[in-house]
Amino acid sequence: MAAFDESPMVRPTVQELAAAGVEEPPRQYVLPEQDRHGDLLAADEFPEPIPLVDLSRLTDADEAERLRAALQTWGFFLATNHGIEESLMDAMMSVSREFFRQPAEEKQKCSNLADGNGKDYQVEGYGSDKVVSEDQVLNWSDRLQLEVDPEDERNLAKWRRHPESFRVFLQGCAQEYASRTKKIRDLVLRSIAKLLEIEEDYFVNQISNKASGFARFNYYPPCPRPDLVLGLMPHSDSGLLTILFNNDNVGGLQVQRDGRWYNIMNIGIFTSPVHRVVTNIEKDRLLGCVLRRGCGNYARASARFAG
Ligand SMILES: O=C(O)CCC(=O)C(=O)O
Ligand SMILES: [Fe+2]
Repeated sequence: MAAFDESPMVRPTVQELAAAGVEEPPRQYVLPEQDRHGDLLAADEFPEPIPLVDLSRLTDADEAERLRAALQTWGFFLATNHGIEESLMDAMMSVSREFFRQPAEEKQKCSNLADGNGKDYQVEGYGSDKVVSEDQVLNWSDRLQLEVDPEDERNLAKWRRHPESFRVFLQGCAQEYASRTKKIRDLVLRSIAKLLEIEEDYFVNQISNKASGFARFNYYPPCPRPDLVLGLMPHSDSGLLTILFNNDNVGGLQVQRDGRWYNIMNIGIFTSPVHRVVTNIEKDRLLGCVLRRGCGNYARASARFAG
């Protein structure tokens, strides 16, 4: 498998590594021992019931208090009555699965590396995180990310290269997703403003009408050594909030609190917590989420200023 260890810029996707049956992850994926803190897989079970918030009752003071408690302790909650039908979530997961099932050459048509050598990384498209240094430890996952908001800036050229089902889904349902997740964003922000006893629209009014929303699909192939790698390195999402959708019930997501890692289920709304994803020896895992920002797409904005 020496070929997999060559140039850090032109490397196979994680899905290709897994399909080739590597027995050991290439060195770029292996976390230094000190970052494994003993045992990556030894997270604690969640120490209390997962915070649940009924979005349809957020105007009630007791439900708003549950939101406050969830955000002050964990920085995330599981949303019930969120207004996004199961069928819409299922459709999103099945078309994204279809995307990842395509041959590598097809997926590469939507690469997030426009020039193919890693220099021109774009936030939209298929690939992995931007590689900024030779020592960067890589995630054991591949990603497809598309901007769904603002609507008039959707990159239709990129969508056109997707499989028919994905394109039809995105064209047909992207609007639905965009508007539902925007409603959730505004509802939560209004509720937080009320909890803080400031004007209800204080936060909502500061959101640009060019605020971006990204649909992200992370694919975590099975990994031969889940004790050595992470599906996603510890991070805190930028932006206002992230809405995660269900993923075939394969665990892996963990959230940190007071220096300890806790396993959590996969549906939820994240505002600020540090989280990571561990991998699994047997099963692959697919995760869909929508990331909502308060302002425009930085990359697009800087490209515009530059150009
Ligand atoms: O895969 C997951 O459960 C979390 C994904 C995530 O944290 C992200 O894409 O920022
Ligand atoms: Fe995240």
